[in-house]
Amino acid sequence: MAQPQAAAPGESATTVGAPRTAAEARAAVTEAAEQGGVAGDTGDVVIETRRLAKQYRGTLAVDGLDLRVPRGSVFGFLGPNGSGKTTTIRMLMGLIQPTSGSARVLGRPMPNAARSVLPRVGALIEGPALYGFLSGRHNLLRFDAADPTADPRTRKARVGAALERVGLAAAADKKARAYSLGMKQRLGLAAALLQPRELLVLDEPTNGLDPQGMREIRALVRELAADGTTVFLSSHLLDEIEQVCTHAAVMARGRLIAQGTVAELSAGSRGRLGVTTPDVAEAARLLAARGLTGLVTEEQKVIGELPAEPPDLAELNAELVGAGVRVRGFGLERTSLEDTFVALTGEGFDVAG
Ligand SMILES: Nc1ncnc2c1ncn2[C@@H]1O[C@H](COP(=O)(O)OP(=O)(O)OP(=O)(O)O)[C@@H](O)[C@H]1O
Repeated sequence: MAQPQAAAPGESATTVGAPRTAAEARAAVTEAAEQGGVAGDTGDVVIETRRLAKQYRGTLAVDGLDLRVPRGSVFGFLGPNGSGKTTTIRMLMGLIQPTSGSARVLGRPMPNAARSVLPRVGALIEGPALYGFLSGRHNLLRFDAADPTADPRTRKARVGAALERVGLAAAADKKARAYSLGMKQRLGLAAALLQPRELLVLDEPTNGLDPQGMREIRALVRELAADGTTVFLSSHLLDEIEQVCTHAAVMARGRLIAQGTVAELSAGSRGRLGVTTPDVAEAARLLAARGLTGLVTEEQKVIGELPAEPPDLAELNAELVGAGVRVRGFGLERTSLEDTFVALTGEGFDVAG
């Protein structure tokens, strides 16, 4: 987890990136034109990369990435394990040097501007680094004390507010080692939220959590986004991206294969409906009559692609039952984003990861 970092001398977190003189402003505009329209703080793109690449010995982990993350989005960085997500995030946060290409975060080049950019970014990468023997509250007090820009007089209040924010106020005085994985993740998020942030970068924030823990983190991400924070989150879970994100980029084997709004990415593929029943023939007949295509009939199941204007699924289910079909299971087999992924890569998506 990236800890709060000091702003460069003479720069405060709020003024970083803003041109101070007319000459600087002109330079910023020229630079922005060269960089595709990202002008310091005023840009509507918070992360932009140009042919970003990272080569490890023998492995091209990230291969020519052109990423654009709009301000105010909840941006899902989607890809199977090993597709290059963590490597990209580490380059964006200035933790490792790219082999080639460039990255700008909040309008500033990384890793060169890391000292001025990172205080404006909250990051949770590869799980929070916590002291198990300290309480949640004392962990946060330590994080806050490590930030030279944080006023010690308001520390307690800041920590209290962050604990409240992530729903850990009641458990604040328990030792962190007694926390569930979900609570640890929330404590990590609280640490990232000690200061107001323009951008939150979360690497697989729900990894390893049980369904309840996942729901809590997703709800928190939605709340933060509703407050205007841009959230960039990586995940190998398609349904997570569909549930939480407004935008997404899809990675496969180090390459970006698509990016855009989730609606755009899902368009053109409509998802598949599966009906589990012993009455497959009758079910298939009725589903065909309701516009489903590509029907595949198994011993106890019928699967078909929904039409562009899908019928109301509850009504369709009632209709099947009304026609005497013994429906034992009814639901979407895979998400439309998954269909898109399969269409783009010709590969299945390992949702279990
Ligand atoms: N430090 C490293 N040295 C050598 N190879 C690495 C290193 N870090 C990552 N890789 C390789 O780069 C590729 C991309 O890994 P990366 O961790 O970025 O993927 P990921 O999409 O984040 O997957 P995961 O969710 O499993 O972390 C993989 O083949 C991985 O083995």
